[in-house]
Amino acid sequence: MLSLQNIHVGYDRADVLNGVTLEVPAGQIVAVMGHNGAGKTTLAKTAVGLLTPRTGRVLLDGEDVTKLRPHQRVKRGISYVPQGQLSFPQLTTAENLQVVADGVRGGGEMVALMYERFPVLREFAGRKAGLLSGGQRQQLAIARALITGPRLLILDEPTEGIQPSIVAEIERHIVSLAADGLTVLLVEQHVGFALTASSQYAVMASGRITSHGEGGAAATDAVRAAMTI
Ligand SMILES: Nc1ncnc2c1ncn2[C@@H]1O[C@H](COP(=O)(O)OP(=O)(O)OP(=O)(O)O)[C@@H](O)[C@H]1O
Repeated sequence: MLSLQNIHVGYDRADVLNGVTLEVPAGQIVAVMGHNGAGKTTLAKTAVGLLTPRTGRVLLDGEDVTKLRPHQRVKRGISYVPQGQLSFPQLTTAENLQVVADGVRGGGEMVALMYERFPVLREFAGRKAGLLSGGQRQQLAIARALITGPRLLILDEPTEGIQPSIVAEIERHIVSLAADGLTVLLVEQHVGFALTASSQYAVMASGRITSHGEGGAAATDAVRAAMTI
């Protein structure tokens, strides 16, 4: 579904990604791991269209979307949950969902679906997002991204700052979304979580993919070894 081909991209003169190629097949969860500064977020931003590669191509279902702006990619079915459980802290959970739903055809129905999928959001619908726990705010951020009806969801470190007991809950949601047909690109530092959830993985270091293979717990040793290099 998503194909990143030989991507070279950076923020100023120097490239941060140095020839990254990654395939995200339809219906799968692909985890991209690596230490701080490896280039994971840069990869996600390039997939979403927040960064335009100096060379290389981004394909979505075979269509070259390299030059398309983020809102054009959203229309083609990509949605992005940036790092940090972003939402409007002064608005309630319900208002945060409604703000997105207002701009989407059938948005009201989507909000109802989100309350079904994430019961905690219904429970705290009237609470300001700034007062939610990290795990609740992450579910809100994912729900906001889902309201646009994406086919491909890109998640940047959904477990960051979330207590370990809640990580499994986030993982269940992601796996359940994929079981319902969503394709997921999961950027993650939490190796255990990323591998359990994913069908394929890639490890990045210094702007390159240094290791890749099938996901699942069996890949843990290979990933940990790749991450020590
Ligand atoms: N806005 C920016 N301007 C300039 N350089 C940046 C910018 N954002 C990131 N970088 C640099 O690009 C490199 C890769 O950063 P990136 O955020 O993609 O890594 P990451 O693997 O996502 O790390 P983390 O896990 O800490 O988020 C780093 O050296 C970082 O300093």
